Amino acid sequence: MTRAGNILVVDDDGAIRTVIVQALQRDGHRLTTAATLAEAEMRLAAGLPDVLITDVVLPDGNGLDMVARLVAEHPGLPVIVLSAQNTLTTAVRSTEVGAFDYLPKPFDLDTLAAAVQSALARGSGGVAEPIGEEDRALPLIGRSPAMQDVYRVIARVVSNDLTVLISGESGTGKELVARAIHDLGPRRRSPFVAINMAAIPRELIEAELFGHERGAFTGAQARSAGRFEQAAGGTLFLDEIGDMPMEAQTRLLRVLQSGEFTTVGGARTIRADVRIVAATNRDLAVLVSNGQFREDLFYRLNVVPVTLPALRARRQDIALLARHFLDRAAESGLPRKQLDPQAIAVLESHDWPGNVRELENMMRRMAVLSRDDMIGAGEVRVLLGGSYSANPPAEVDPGIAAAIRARLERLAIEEPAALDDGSLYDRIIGEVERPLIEALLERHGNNQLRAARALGINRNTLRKRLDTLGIG
Ligand SMILES: Nc1ncnc2c1ncn2[C@@H]1O[C@H](COP(=O)(O)OP(=O)(O)OP(=O)(O)O)[C@@H](O)[C@H]1O
Repeated sequence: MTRAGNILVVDDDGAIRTVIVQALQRDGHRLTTAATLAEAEMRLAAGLPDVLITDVVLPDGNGLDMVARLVAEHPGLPVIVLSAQNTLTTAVRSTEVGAFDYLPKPFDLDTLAAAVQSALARGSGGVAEPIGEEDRALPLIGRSPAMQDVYRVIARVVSNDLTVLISGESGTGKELVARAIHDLGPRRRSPFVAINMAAIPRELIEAELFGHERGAFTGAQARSAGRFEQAAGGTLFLDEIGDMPMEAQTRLLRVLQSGEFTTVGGARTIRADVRIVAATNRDLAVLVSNGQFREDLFYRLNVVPVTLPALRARRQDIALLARHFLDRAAESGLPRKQLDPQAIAVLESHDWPGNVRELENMMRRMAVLSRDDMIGAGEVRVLLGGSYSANPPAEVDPGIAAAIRARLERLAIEEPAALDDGSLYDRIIGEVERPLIEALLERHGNNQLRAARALGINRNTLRKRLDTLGIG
C-alpha cells in the first residue's frame, strides 16, 4: 500500500523541482518546494515535512549542513539527499549527517518514489505541524543575496509572535512579506487584516483600529468592530505606520503593553489576540528624532527589523521578476510574451524608482502593447520613456531621440489630450517607426540583420514590420 505524505523538495534547478513534484504528486503526496537554503529554512520554520528531499550544492550554501542541523534537532526526520557531485565523499557525508538515503543525479524517478515510500514507512514521528493540504507557493520572487537575508529573517519569525517592522521604499514588497509571515505561520487559518495609516482620515484612525460603539461620534449609527477585533487570532498589518497621528500612537502603545484595548466610546475591554507586523517607507528613526514618532512605540514595533532592498540594489532579480510577471499576465488572459536578451539588459539598467510594483505594471503593459511575441529592447526603451531618455544608450541615434521629443512637445501643445488618452504609444510608434526603420536600413546598406541588431529587435520582427509597412 502506498502512503502519502508532506514532502519538501529543495533544489535550485527549477526543472528538477518540477519533475519531482509531478512524479510524487501522482502518488498522492503533497509537495512544497524551495530553491535555496534560506527558502527551505522559511518553509521548515512553518512546519516540518514528513520527508525532506534536498540537493547538496545550493546557491546560498551546502544542503548537508542543513541536514546535519535538522536531523540533530529532529532525529526521526527522514532526509533523501540528491547530488550531482557523484563522489564518494558526498555519499559518505550524507550518511554521516544522518540522511536516510542518498541518490546520485541523474536519478530514476521510480527509485526516488520507492525511497520516499521507505522513508514514510520508517515514519518520522516528528511532524510538529503538517504543512497543509496545498503547496502554499512562496509568493516572493528573488534569488539575490539581499532577498536571501529577507527569507532568513522570515524563517526566524514565522513560528513565533514577535513584532516585525518592515522598512523599504514604496513597491519593494513590504505587504507581500507581511502576508508571507502570516501565511507560513500558525495563525494562517485566521484573518490577515491590513490597515494603511496614510489612507484613512486622521480623526477616524482610532475608531478604525479599535472599533466604536453606537453613537460614539457623529455618524456612528451602529457598533462597529475595529481591525484589532477583525484580526483576532490572526495578523494585523499596520501599513505606513510613520503616518500614524500622535494620539493614536499613544493608544497603540498602551494596547501593545497591556494586550487589551477598549472601543471608542465604550467601556468594554477586549483582549488583543493579534500578531503585529508594521511597515514604513519613511525612516522611523528620523521621525523619532524630529519628535513625530514616539520613541517607545518605535522600540515596541522594531523587535525584529526587516529591510527590503530597492530593486536597483538587487538588479540580478530583475530578469526573474520580469519573466514571472509576464507569466502572471499570461495566466490572467493577456497575450503570452517573452523578453529577448537585449530587452532584459535594458530592464536591468533602469533604476526602477517605483521598485517591483513599477516593474510589474510595466510587464502588464508590455503584454498588452508589444506587437510581437518576443519583446525587444527598442520597445522597452520606448515604454520606459522619459526616465530612460535622460540617459540614452549609446546606440540610439541622438537625432531619432530628438525627433521623438520634438514630436511629443508638438503634441503637448497642439493636442494636449492625446498625451493621456491612452493612444500615445500607437501614435508615436506609428509616426516614428517608418522613418526609423528606413533610416537604419539606409545606414546599414539595406542589411536587415545589422539594422535589426541596431534597433534591438530580432530579424523576423523586422521582416514582419517591413511587410506591414510595405517597405522594401
Ligand atoms: N519579491 C517579490 N516577488 C514577487 N512580487 C513582488 C515582490 N515584491 C513585490 N512584489 C509585487 O509588487 C507589488 C508591490 O508590492 P507591495 O504592495 O507588497 O509593496 P509595498 O512595499 O507594500 O508598497 P507600498 O509601500 O507602496 O505599500 C505587489 O503587486 C507585489 O505582489
